[in-house]
Amino acid sequence: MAGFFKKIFSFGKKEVVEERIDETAPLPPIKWEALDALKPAAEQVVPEFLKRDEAVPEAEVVPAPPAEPEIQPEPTPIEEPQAPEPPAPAIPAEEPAPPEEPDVPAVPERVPEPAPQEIPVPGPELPEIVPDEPPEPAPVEVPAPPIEVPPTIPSARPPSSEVGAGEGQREPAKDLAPPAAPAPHPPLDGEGRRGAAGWGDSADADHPQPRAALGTSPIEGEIKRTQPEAEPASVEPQPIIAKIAPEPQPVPPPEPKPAPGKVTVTKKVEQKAEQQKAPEPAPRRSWFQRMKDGLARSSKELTGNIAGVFTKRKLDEETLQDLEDVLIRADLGMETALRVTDALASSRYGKDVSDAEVRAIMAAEVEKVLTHVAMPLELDLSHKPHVILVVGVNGTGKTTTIGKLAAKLTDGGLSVMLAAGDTFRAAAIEQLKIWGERTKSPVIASKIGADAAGLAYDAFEKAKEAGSDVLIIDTAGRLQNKTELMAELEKIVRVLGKLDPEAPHTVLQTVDATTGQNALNQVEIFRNVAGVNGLVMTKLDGTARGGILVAIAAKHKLPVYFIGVGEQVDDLEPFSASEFARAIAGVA
Ligand SMILES: Nc1nc2c(ncn2[C@@H]2O[C@H](COP(=O)(O)OP(=O)(O)OP(=O)(O)O)[C@@H](O)[C@H]2O)c(=O)[nH]1
Repeated sequence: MAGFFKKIFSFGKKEVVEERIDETAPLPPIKWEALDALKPAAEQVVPEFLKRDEAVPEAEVVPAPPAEPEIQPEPTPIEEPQAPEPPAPAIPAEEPAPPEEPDVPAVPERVPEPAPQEIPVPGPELPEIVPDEPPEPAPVEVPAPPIEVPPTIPSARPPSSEVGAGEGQREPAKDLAPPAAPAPHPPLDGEGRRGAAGWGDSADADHPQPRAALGTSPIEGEIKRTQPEAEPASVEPQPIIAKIAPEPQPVPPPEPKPAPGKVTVTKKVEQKAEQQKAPEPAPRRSWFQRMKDGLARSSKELTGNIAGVFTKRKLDEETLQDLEDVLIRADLGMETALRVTDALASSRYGKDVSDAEVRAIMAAEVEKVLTHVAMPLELDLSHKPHVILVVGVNGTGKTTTIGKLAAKLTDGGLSVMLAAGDTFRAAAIEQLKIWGERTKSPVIASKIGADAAGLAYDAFEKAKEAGSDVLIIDTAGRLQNKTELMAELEKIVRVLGKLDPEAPHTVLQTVDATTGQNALNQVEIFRNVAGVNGLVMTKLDGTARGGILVAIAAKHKLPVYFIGVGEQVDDLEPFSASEFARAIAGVA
């Protein structure tokens, strides 16, 4: 009894305490009227509670409408232990105690505690709080989602102050309740409010059955996850809240995570089918346009300088000298520069001259210089094969030019064989093999460091045997050891002549336009050693020194068969004097 009074006192209800104190000996009957007066909403709650306990739990346990859980008042912390309660039928059997039953000490203590700190800790703390009650069943202690909720328990929720708006907002159990007030409490609607008001225990006194049953009986058999509304989990920390989440239907297997990329969000997230857009072929530019683009840098600098000379100026000696300097700096060469200034002076001296007029005259004079060298490559197919020896300084574009040329020939129906005569560089051999695969041309190669002349000879024989139309021989271009290089090239020419006195029938030199004036010397060297009889000007794209081609043409008067304006297979174009002249002069 003393303990009972103490509990009542701690419960904080002064009136009740006084009444109990008077009954020190036999317990007087409880004044229900007074108790009822203390619980304003008790009438509303009790009937529901009774229904739950008595009637068939099935119907009442049916999950409430979705909105119900939110509307319902938050349950007191005491309700948590109720979650594991045994099935409804067992409850009345276990709790035959009279309404006055003072054996329920935990109820008065916990109910009046509105503070979140007093909310009993779920699971493991229950045994300490209510030692006289049987230990909590395992499911209750495990906070994991699988914990089941007794169907008879309404969807009571803890006070809003104790429970966050969402599940994830719940505070940990340690903050919610001290270990001293976990007494089981029947899950009554609106109980949370009553508890806050201090009259929740009176309701329990009227209906002690559920209270006792909840605190003692196991609940495994009754708890169903499919009835989340009945769950008092709101009182519990996060794990319990997870139980409340309605999950009446089996969760379908999760959709496979979309692969990286775009997804479409409609009814669900769907992987957006990657539209394999076939790469649109770039519009084929005309040759002139491509050459013009390639010579843009050369042209831009040249025409800009010309415009700077002839801005509102009459043509006089000074302007002619300035123009001559501009043309020479553009690598056109002294000869071509003088041709242009002479032509301009003869027709426009003393007159106002625009830069456009100057550029037109320049284009005409440059074309005159180039016309003599702009020749198509002719192959004498009476030679089987027609042998083309390709020479030039390393890196000027020999191998690339061979590949481009082989493509043109094979596209034209000719059979081509390639010989990897640059036996000093493995990369050069491999590069030629790649071109051979692309053009379906057999490649004759040897070990690194093998004699280049011997390879050329073998290739020539094989080409003869194969009946190839054209044999193209790559060579090294090491100017570092000029003597050795020259000796090698001379030897190659010599051995080829053993099989055909006229071979090689064409000796092409690749000239890198970016080298500027050095190209003039390179042509001089290879012309003398290897008998160069034709040029391919490479890398005219992206250089401002394209004018060197004019200087080379004017000095050496060697045929220029092709110009290279890119690294792709079709970036090798026959040389056109007119187009080149107009392009470099900036004349449309
Ligand atoms: N932009 C541009 N690059 C080119 C052109 N011709 C060749 N090249 C590039 O120039 C580089 C050298 O070309 P190669 O064909 O290897 O020159 P090579 O004379 O055979 O050089 P070695 O094998 O060292 O003797 C490569 O990266 C080519 O792609 C061209 O017309 N324009």
